Amino acid sequence: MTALSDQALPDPTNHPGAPQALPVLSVSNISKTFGGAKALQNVSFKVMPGEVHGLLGKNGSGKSTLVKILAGFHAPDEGGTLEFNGERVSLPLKPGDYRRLGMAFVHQNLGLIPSLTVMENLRLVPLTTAKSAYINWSAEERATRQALARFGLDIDPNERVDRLTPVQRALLAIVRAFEEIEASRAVTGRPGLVLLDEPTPFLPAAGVAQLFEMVRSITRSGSSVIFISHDIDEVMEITDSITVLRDGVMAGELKRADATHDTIVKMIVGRSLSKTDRPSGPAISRLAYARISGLAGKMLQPSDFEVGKGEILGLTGLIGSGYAEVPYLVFGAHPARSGTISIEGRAAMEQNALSPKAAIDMGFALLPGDRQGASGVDSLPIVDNMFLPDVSRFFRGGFMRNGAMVREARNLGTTFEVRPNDPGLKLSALSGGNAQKVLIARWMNRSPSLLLLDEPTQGVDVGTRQQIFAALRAAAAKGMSVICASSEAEQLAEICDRVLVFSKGMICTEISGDAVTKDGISEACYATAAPSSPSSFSSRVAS
Ligand SMILES: Nc1ncnc2c1ncn2[C@@H]1O[C@H](COP(=O)(O)OP(=O)(O)OP(=O)(O)O)[C@@H](O)[C@H]1O
Repeated sequence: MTALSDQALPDPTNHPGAPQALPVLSVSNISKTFGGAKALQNVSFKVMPGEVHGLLGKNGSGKSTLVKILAGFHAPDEGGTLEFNGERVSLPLKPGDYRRLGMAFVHQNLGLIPSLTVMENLRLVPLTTAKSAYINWSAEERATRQALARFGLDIDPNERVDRLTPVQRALLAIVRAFEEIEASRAVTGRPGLVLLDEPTPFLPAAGVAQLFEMVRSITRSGSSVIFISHDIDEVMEITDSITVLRDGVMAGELKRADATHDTIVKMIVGRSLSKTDRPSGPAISRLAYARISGLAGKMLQPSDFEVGKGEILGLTGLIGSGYAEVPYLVFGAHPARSGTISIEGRAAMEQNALSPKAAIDMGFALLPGDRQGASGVDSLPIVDNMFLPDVSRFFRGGFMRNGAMVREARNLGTTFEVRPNDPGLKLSALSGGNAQKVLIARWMNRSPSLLLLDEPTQGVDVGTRQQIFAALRAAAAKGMSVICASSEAEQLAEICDRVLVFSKGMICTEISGDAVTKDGISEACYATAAPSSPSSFSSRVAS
């Protein structure tokens, strides 16, 4: 399907096995200091032609900083060197230098312009840098079709990007990156480098497989790929060699063939990890905390379910199956088409009568998946982000007790291992995973009675995930109920007592007790058959 056709392949003069194997990228002693804090210290590694190189590390270990240095966004400290295909490149790179060298970036937000067409997105750079003011649209469409066909992608060049599926968008971003490195290769005759910065968190398994097939096509052409991910299984599957950073320094380098899941985790975290203890055995009987009836949203069809007191209930399914809406509908953040909610047996109230403020007053908390938009305020300090919902409790006698607020923020930062643990820093100065820890700390600190989570550990490293899971389990053991919407079967299997699998807007399977396993959840997601009588499916706690 997505293999590059042979005629489309450039001559891979530097392919492994070819006589000279000059690294595509070689960085030596790269350091970066932010206001006295060392984000990178003497980092050195090489990426060989035709290889997929994993760049791994805990949150805040310096991966994005390194990528931003290669993109010319950050200037590194004095003393480091960078070579691209043997050419010594002077640092800092000027903005846009990366394009001339043959590097292209796919960031997590993909960097596509949703209101433009596939063709306009793909041809934006050639069009905006062309000398002629005249645009030959039929030639542009031909070039777009060729680029898509090279990877066997059946996407209409004239379709707007906001109408594509998430998987198509991710694949399009990779096609564009490949086109960019090929444009530079046409001039230099040398292989290029595509940097993929966590491209997979929201892709369903089939989408990840398609993306990996494209990655393999790129390396078969002799160019290389740097792959950044927190998903160790994916790293094991796609990479050839691995560089691990820890707190800004090199923690080690590995050939993937010599690595195991555990050796990689140990190198990232600095110790072996034990799995969170999910209670084994049959489902536990619980009293219902919330009983939700007939809840319907944009995709979600009228659905009934309950969450027990102290229960962690997982919701999952393929993209577009409706499960992801549930936390927002229950919190009153998105309007429900219908539905009622009853708490601890009290009279049911219309779900639409519940505003987020009323939900907070009832003891609900919502951690949205979009941490940069709906969740945190990048321009505010960590301390403000931690206490935004209940800042009033620090007012006493007409004064704001700033000292107490900062002290409590620092204690919370210690508990959730926020690095650097400086409450005065703006949220934007934290790495993605550390920003997520701040927002989780914010809600856990309020001891909500119902915690609603959407993709809670997106971008969070393996070590910190364990801490978050342990904190969730401890809070659940004290009676907090949790509804966790997630596309990650492994995460759900590790923390949930029960998992509801959605398909076509309806709950189609319920998994509980010992049946809650990664494979069991994944299989249920793909067994997409809708329930024969969907309206009669109702999920109850085990009581
Ligand atoms: N603009 C900035 N100002 C101050 N400090 C920064 C800035 N950007 C990054 N840092 C700091 O540099 C360190 C490395 O951050 P970086 O974003 O590179 O980590 P990362 O490995 O990409 O993490 P994650 O996996 O969470 O995305 C962190 O301590 C972070 O707080």
